[in-house]
Amino acid sequence: MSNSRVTVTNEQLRDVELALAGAWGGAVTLQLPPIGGEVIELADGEGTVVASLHVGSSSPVPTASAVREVVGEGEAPAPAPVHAVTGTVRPERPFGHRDRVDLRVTVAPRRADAAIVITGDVPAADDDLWRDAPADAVIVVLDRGDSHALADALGAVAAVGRDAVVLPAPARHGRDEAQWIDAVRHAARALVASEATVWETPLTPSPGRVILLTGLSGSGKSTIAKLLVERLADVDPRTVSLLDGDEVRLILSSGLGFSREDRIMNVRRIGWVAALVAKHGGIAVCAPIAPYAVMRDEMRARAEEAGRFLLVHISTPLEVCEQRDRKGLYAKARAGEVPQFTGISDPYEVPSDADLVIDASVVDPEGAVDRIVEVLGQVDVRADQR
Ligand SMILES: Nc1ncnc2c1ncn2[C@@H]1O[C@H](COP(=O)(O)OS(=O)(=O)O)[C@@H](OP(=O)(O)O)[C@H]1O
Ligand SMILES: Nc1ncnc2c1ncn2[C@@H]1O[C@H](COP(=O)(O)OP(=O)(O)O)[C@@H](O)[C@H]1O
Repeated sequence: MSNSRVTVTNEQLRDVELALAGAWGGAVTLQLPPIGGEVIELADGEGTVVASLHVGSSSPVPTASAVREVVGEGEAPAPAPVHAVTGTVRPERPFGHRDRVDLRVTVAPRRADAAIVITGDVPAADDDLWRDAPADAVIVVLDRGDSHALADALGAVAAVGRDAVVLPAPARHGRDEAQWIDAVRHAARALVASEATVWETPLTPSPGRVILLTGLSGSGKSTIAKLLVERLADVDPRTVSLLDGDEVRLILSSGLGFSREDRIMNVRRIGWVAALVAKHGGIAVCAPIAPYAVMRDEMRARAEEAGRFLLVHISTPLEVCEQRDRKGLYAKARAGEVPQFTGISDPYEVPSDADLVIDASVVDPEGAVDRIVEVLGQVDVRADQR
């Protein structure tokens, strides 16, 4: 029997790594597509099979709909069904590069009598927390896949004159806050010390942002996106990059058409680049139609690994877009000359999870940019207070 194979996220890989090192009795629960089979090969993002999962149980996970209504004909792709699969893991090959392998407890195990796990920022040397910390406790910092943040944390521990070890951060996805803290404590006790104290410190959020302007052709996405980029360059210290639908299709997505698969690939590429921009602390403004909820969900998931995601629905009604018909494409679509045209012969799924909805038939471009900048400011304030 041939094994099934899935590519797991970096976050899931950290859970696998913890289990392989001996946490949770060597078992993990992963949310995976329902592929079946008793043994599932787990591949990293580069396609290397790093572990196999010996399935013990599997049950479907309900998915929420992010669609309010559908404009236009045709069927959009349904979200991929997901199963929570639990089983034991076996190593197949060493994991790829890991930061500070010498300090990583899953690679270079070291047991101490006591450990202090710091979940967020490492407190400054003069913080009261350090005064009461047992002198022999080893300090555990979490690796969330951000090399800079890890280097900063290790530097801060060294500045206090303490020994540090690195524990992969358990996955957040699929766990609430209490479950996540439990997972952190469990992993530290299994892999570092039987006495593990957890310091729940606030975490300086990544400043990166991905802003997706989604809406019908002619709704005003490009006009608003260009103005937004100009405005942000004036008022925001972060770098701003524009990934506009038309321009992207000329280069990044050249050769792709407008079938479901091609649109999904187009928006996937945009989301990938945007997440990279956000990972390095910048703002990415994206303006594709992005008509299906599944592609927006995927972009959100990628963006939120790197920073925050802002979904702006430019909700200009179809009648207005069609009246504008800047490129004459609506007329051609009505005449059947352009197949699968969004809003006419291909669906636009109206988002139910937008942070902001702007009808550009009643709000002028400057007013739209005012609203987006305002909401972005609120997001930044909320993130700073976390
Ligand atoms: N069949 C069909 N459906 C929709 N749009 C079409 C189609 N064929 C060509 N065009 C032109 O391509 C632009 C949309 O490309 P996007 O990359 O934004 O679309 S998608 O997100 O991949 O669905 C869109 O440009 P905008 O008007 O800037 O949105 C259209 O002018
Ligand atoms: N309030 C508005 N916001 C954005 N565009 C507007 C607005 N009012 C009129 N327009 C016009 O509508 C058209 C929108 O085109 P565009 O920005 O290319 O949309 P999209 O990128 O969504 O296809 C432009 O010709 C623009 O000048």
